[in-house]
Amino acid sequence: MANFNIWVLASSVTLLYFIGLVIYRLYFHPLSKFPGPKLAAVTSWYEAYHDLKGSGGQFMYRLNKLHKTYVRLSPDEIHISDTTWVDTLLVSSAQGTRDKYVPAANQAGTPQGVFGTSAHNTHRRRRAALSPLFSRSCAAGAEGLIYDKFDLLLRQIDAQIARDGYIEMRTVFLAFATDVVSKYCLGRSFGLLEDETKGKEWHDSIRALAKTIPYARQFNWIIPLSQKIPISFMRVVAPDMARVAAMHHDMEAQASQAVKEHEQEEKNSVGISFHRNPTDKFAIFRALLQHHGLPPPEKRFNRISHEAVTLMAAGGETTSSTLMMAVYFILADKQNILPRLREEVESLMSRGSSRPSVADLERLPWLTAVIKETLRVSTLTARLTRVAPDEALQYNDWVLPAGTAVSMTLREISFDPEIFPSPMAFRPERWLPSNPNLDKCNRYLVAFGRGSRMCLGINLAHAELYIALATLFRHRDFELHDTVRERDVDFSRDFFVGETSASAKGVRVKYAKLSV
Ligand code: HEM
Repeated sequence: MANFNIWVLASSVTLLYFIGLVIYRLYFHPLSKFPGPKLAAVTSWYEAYHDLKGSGGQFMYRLNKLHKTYVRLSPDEIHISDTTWVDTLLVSSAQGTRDKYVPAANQAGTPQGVFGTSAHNTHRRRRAALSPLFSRSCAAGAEGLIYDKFDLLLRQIDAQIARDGYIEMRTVFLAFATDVVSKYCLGRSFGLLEDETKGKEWHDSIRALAKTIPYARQFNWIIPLSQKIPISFMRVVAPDMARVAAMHHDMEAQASQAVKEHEQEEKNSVGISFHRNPTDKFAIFRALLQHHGLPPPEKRFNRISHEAVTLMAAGGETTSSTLMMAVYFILADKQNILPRLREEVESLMSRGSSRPSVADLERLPWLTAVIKETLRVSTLTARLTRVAPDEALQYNDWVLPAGTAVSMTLREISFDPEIFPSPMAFRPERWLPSNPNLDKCNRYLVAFGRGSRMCLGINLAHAELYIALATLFRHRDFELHDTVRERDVDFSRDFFVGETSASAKGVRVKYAKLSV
């Protein structure tokens, strides 16, 4: 009888607690006046449902269209769908303090890395230690490396087309971008372009990581837990997660080796020179270990390994999906886009080296327009959620109290018809001086993000995009092979970077005719 009473009491208290919580969230919560679905205001399972369905950031702006430009999409988060407000939310450190919302920071499973760091000041310190390696001059120093990897890329493309008649581009571009970034950061390329099987396996690992992102955003403990379980067991029960865990283990092993070598060098007091040269062995680890602004706990191997995982994932997936889209849109409108592109590149090359510098390539207006338009249409799908911890933000007549989680979706800005008319159309012309709204277009080209968390690898990414797109169509004449825009190109799912439909076969190309 006593037992029964305890259970009744416990159930009643729990029930009352949840009823109280629902009433609080609907009527007394600081965000209770904001519009949005009632269910979203009551429970974060509403948002989780859409995230786990894979529609995430995409869904958020459909919700905005149903309601207003501002909507409460979970008990604690407001989403704003208004392009110009990006200047208020995603600001530089000098303009304001912005923490990354903890569930958003944790989604990649690297809370100790720059992407996964929530607190503004910790992020600033960590980013300052990495930034010198990603300066414009460092990226320019890697141009030879990018051209070398491009030659391997072309060889891989030739080999696969010779064998299968066509090639799927995202996988091979991922191999290219990852080989560049691994050589750039670790001094040792993963060698994916030289080994097709390894390239495919890496592609599967990155797809696995991408697929876990919506889950990791909702359940932050998933990736840390997966790293504690033996890989052999994980391979049986959750092969996708096993691949992600293996990548973490590999980076930890390399970081640990770098720490040992660094300690040895310190002990011998020889050979310690400040490492700012990407492509040096363990460049990224050495730069962090030698950085005076980082306290010792920040230099532990299992902290710096998170930076390496971040860079390998961030540097490969984004660049490869951008290149994949560029190839599709260039070939889909081949007659209009390609002759102009070739003519520009040819005229530059006939005047000088067969490996022109990125600075020279950037001066080509049509190539630049094609790259900017590709960046616009391939903008990532995630919503970016920030918290201004000690500042109330104003949106029209609404005040968002300090500490509120507020998100915006970059892709929505890239497809804003007020700035980019007919946003679904691929029109490089928007980026030419003949467009009277060019300044506005440039201002809201947000593919690399904005503010204090803007892409760290922008200079390296630019170098890869310019070199790959200037050179690819110069050497070969491609056409699309059974590629359908809705199925294979447009992003319909949100795994942070955009993801095509589950039935996608990829952007596939074959030779129109051999021109070499
Ligand atoms: C076309 C290629 C690329 C695109 C479109 C792109 C886009 C972005 C965007 C939108 C963000 C901001 C995310 C946020 O606010 O949470 C970001 C962050 C980041 N990107 Fe990139 N990225 C590209 C290439 C690269 C490359 C090549 C690297 C590295 C080698 C890189 C490293 C990073 C890192 C480390 C961050 C986190 C920065 C921070 O939180 O401070 N990205 N990128």
